[in-house]
Amino acid sequence: MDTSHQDNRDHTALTRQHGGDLTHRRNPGIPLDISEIEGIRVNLSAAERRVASLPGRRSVKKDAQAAWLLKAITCIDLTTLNGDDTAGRVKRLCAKAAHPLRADLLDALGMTDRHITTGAICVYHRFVATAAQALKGTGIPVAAVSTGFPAGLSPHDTKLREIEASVKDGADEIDIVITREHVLTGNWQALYDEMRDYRAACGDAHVKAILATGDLKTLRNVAKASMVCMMAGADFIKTSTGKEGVNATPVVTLIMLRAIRRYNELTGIRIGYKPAGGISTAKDVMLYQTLMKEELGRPWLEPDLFRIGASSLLADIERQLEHHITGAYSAHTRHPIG
Ligand SMILES: O=C[C@H](O)COP(=O)(O)O
Repeated sequence: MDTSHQDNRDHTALTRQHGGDLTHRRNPGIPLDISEIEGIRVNLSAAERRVASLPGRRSVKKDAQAAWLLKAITCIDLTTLNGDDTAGRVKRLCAKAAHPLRADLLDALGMTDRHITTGAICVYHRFVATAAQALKGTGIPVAAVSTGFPAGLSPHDTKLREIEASVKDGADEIDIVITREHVLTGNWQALYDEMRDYRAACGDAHVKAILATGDLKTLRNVAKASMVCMMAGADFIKTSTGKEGVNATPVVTLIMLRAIRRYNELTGIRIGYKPAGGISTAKDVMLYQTLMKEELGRPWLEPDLFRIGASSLLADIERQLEHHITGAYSAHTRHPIG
């Protein structure tokens, strides 16, 4: 065990705050700055080296690890985005979001009195009203994927109407997919205009821009698309729909976090980050938490600036916490949801 002094301080801080409340912070956006976009460069081998060095730089064990994993739970956008989704499945997921850990595990961790919930529920538009009803009184936001998810190729007006309908049904957050063609053809003005329209259609709901990084061909495109979406008013930038061939990766994360840092330098505005797709183990999520902390700092470990889009991560976190408490792993079948 090599729990450092720093990690013990993290333990206290990381268990301090829970919940997915985004009400206090919006990104108004700024005018599109093409010279800033065209000046973006990415050094792939330096990015790969930086990511490869991370596991050796920070090792979080035992109580500190349990605290990081509890914090990770509060940042999960607990997701179901399948063709066979039903209202029943969404309601079960909402119940899990409100009580993500078994009572005996919470007791053993001394967390019974804490209001630990996931950061949000993420569903298709069809299930927004069901989720909003099921989550009433819990304070857990409903996120909807509402712009012709996952391809984002519906007519522009249809996408705007879908966003409005989701907000009307009770969505607090809208995860929009960008038109990848705008990035692949370098049409930054079109991407900016699209994103501004989405943001306007969201009204008071927060907007997460899904870049579908696995479709964007180069990391430079990822960096440029990140910056354009932030300039246009995205409150979060998100890697993936979960449906691309390659979804969230640590290297893509590094590039997007550096774009967030740059936007913060330019404007003073903090933008959130959401890796999504294929994040299914506690070990994965701690690497992302480490990247957030090292690249952006402590405030970016909270659910108002960090969300993890995941359908099965919670089950592994629960297993790891059970192992932390009992010293034994339970079967996956004991953690059927999340
Ligand atoms: O946005 C969330 C993703 O669709 C979830 O992906 P996953 O099923 O690989 O965890």
